[in-house]
Amino acid sequence: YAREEHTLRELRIFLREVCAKLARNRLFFMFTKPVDVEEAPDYYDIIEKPMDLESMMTRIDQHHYVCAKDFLDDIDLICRNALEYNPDRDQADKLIRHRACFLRDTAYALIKAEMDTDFEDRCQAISADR
Ligand SMILES: O=C(C1CCC1)N1C[C@@H]2C[C@H]3C[C@@H](O)[C@@H](O)[C@]2(C1)O3
Repeated sequence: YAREEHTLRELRIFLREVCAKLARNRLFFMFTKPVDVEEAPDYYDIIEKPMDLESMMTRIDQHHYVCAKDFLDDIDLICRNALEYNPDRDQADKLIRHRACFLRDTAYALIKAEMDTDFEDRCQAISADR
């Protein structure tokens, strides 16, 4: 229905703003683009479902996300991938893991602060209906 399409258009506008805000934060630079296989040759053997913020921006435009929970599932994926590929006790891995958790917590906090729960409920109802 037109009403549902209007709701989903509003969701996409909101998610683009959240995604852009995260990608602008210099603390999250390491999550903005796919991992460079030249830098980490085994990355795509170890990580089954790579994800990054630029790819998420593309997925918004492809109408991949029908509710904020779908978007946060991909944020969780970015975080999980980082924790799995960078598990060591050295400072570099520890920094990556800390930033990954900070990205996840920041995304959840942004959406909780900026999104009406009834709007998300309406989006999830559309999602269930499709
Ligand atoms: O996991 C990641 C990104 C950080 C969060 C996503 N990478 C895997 C490589 C290991 C480590 C050092 C560099 O080799 C650099 O290429 C990466 C990128 O960081």
